Amino acid sequence: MASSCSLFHSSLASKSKLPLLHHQNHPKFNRPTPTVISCTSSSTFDPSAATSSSNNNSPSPQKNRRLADENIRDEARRHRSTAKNTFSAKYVPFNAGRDSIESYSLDEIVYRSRSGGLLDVQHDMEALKKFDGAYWRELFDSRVGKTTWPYGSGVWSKKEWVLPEIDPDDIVSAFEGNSNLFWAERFGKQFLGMNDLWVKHCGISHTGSFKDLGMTVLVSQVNRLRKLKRPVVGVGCASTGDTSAALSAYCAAAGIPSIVFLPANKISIAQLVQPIANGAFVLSIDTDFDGCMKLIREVTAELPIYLANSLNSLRLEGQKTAAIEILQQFDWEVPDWVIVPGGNLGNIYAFYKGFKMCQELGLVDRIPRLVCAQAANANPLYLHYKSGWNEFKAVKANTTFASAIQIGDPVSIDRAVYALKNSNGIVEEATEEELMDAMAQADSTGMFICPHTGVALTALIKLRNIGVIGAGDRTVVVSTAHGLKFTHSKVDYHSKKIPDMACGFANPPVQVKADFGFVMDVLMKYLGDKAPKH
Ligand SMILES: Cc1ncc(COP(=O)(O)O)c(C=O)c1O
Ligand SMILES: N[C@@H](CCOP(=O)(O)O)C(=O)O
Repeated sequence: MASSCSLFHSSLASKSKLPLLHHQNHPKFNRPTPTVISCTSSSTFDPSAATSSSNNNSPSPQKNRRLADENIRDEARRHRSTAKNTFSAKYVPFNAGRDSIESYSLDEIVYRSRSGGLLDVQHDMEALKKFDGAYWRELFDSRVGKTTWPYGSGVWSKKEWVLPEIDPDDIVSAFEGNSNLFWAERFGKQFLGMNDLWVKHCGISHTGSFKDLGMTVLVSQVNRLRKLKRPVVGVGCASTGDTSAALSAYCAAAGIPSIVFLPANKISIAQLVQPIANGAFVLSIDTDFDGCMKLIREVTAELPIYLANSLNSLRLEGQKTAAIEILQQFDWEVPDWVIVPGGNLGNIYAFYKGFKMCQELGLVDRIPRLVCAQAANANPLYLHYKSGWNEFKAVKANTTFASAIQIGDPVSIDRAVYALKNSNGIVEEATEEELMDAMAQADSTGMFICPHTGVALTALIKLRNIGVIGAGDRTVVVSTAHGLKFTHSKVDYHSKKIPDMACGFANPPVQVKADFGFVMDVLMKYLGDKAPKH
């Protein structure tokens, strides 16, 4: 059996024509061929460990089968290099000028800058730039879909770009990420005349939404903080359903108390039952999401409860890996458009950040144009965009079938505006009828998407119809949650039970007597209608 080290070594070195994937032998260090590659027998290469002299791990020619009493975490620990990690990250004020010197360790509990603005996680780009784009592409590609702790996760396969300093022992992961990039062949062809349309199914994941990507990072850091004896008794969030599901699952996996604030009667039953089942302390509060968000911010300022909403920039470090993954899935070719449904607006920035890091570190030479799609009933970003980015005004969000984005006062508004301005981006909106029709149309071609993805598809339909998105443009629609969380809205639609909505693509079941003749009659009629007309 070949060792993973030798596989990695031979395939990567030959493909890239790099001398070797090794700090000191990297072209930038102008060193000749090395003698040792410092990866270990069963894990993928750990670049932070890549120093020939300081690493005592000798490469094994054979992949060692894990010992019977060892789990994958122990195994990773056994193989870990003793070399010093060379990558780092810290909090800085979001979009701070070059002169700003304000920064915080990621081990501090801080969500806002001194002036009250947002924070961002800033990586030591100079350290990352010591490796070229080919290096990072090949490293990330070598880790896809493995069970190696923690790199088998789509998020932790990019660990050096996410939380470079965390000990893998502290990581809480469900091997999230690596989600399907679905070729929407029939939907693209039938409804849009497109042949290069893709749906990134971030909702086909551990708790059924993209929130897992950010939550593995946040809960891992909390795990570390608790080991460092920082005052974190529990972790809390306000939620429209998905954040609370992810938070409670990851906390339950790590044995950390979670506290969730939910707007009463405004989230789906499937979402409500997730934190309940995972043992979270659930408060159902008689307000909307924005009201819950305000309360959790006040509470986390008073109590040792760590804030898990995307106001906390750690979350976005995980979410940005979906963008990197899209590039990876296209073999590092950049799509023309990426369309993301927006609510609290952390995710649109996370996508921007993921794409931008890939450009800055030489993995790709450009970034896609971003589109943020909002429900017309909760559209503060859309109104802001339409006003020419004049003064932002929060709105009172009205009820929408896209209930997870029923948000009127998004905490990441500044991040979203930055992402859109710097990606030549566009904001679109979808009415209730448009988003439900788009969802039903997509489902009729074999998908089973959530209403938020219906919002994103509506944006695509609109931009395609006016020719902004071309027939041949490679376009990715980000599907943010699993359709099974939102079956009630699909049932209402297909039963044509929604007031003032034509439900034009409804497919209600036919009631028929348990009688062969009746069954035959309805089937004959159905087949007659379906027969090709000559
Ligand atoms: C399913 C779903 N889609 C989209 C969003 C929007 O993401 P963001 O809040 O990062 O804009 C959310 C949460 O807000 C969500 O739960
Ligand atoms: N849709 C979200 C709303 C909160 O967003 P967050 O990313 O700031 O946590 C949810 O599912 O709760």
